Amino acid sequence: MIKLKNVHKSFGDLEVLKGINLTVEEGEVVCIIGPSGSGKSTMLRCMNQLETITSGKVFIGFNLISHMEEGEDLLKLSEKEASKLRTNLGMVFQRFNLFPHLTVLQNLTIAPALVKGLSEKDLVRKAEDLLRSVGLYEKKDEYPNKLSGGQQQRVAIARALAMDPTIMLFDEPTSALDPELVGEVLEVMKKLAEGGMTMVVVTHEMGFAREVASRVIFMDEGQIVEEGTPEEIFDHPKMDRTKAFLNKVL
Ligand SMILES: Nc1ncnc2c1ncn2[C@@H]1O[C@H](COP(=O)(O)OP(=O)(O)OP(=O)(O)O)[C@@H](O)[C@H]1O
Repeated sequence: MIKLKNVHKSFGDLEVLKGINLTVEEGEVVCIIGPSGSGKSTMLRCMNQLETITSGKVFIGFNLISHMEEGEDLLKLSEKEASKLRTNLGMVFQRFNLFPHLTVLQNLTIAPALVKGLSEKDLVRKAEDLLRSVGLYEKKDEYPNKLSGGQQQRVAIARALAMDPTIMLFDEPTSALDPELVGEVLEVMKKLAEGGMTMVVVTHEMGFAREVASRVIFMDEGQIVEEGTPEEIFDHPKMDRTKAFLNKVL
């Protein structure tokens, strides 16, 4: 569903991704771990074209664009097709970036209202259902600044889900939160994973990766050093670099 083939990315002279090969299949929950600056966020951002890759290929959801098959890549899509693909990738950032002048409910309805052509009633019903699923229905008429960071991040997840994405990308979604608010956001993500959502999660939360990931990727210095099941990576890492990292963080 997502495939990166020999992806390189440089910022000026700095080569941040050095030949990434990665396939994420439908229904997988892939957690990406690794030291600060190893290129995790950049790799995620290359998946949805927030960054333009320097070389290599990125394939997303072959089934979404009928003529898109292996051998073609995102750069060959028309703007309309690229935009369709992007709406199929929900993204949740470290900072929640909710619209401050809109209520919680309006934050969820505004983007689908612009692109999906649903009736007002259906938009609201759907947004309310999503807010219930993240435990925030009672906050629907509040403005974001009245919510805690954890609540705002749960709204941001619901907002991404309102676009009916087939894949959700999370870029360190809990690292800007006070420690006591981390659990409630991880709980929402866990529920999403259990519901079968395809997810790619850049995270420093090793407990989450161990419990929820179907596959863990360890990155260091712009390369995938090792990947495997949570048990393989956390209990029986093979590579010295993985061992050294885990010794530091666990
Ligand atoms: N827009 C940019 N311009 C220049 N350099 C960048 C840019 N974005 C990232 N970098 C550099 O690329 C490297 C990798 O950054 P990236 O954010 O992908 O790492 P990361 O593994 O996600 O780190 P962290 O865990 O600290 O978020 C870093 O050295 C960073 O300074």
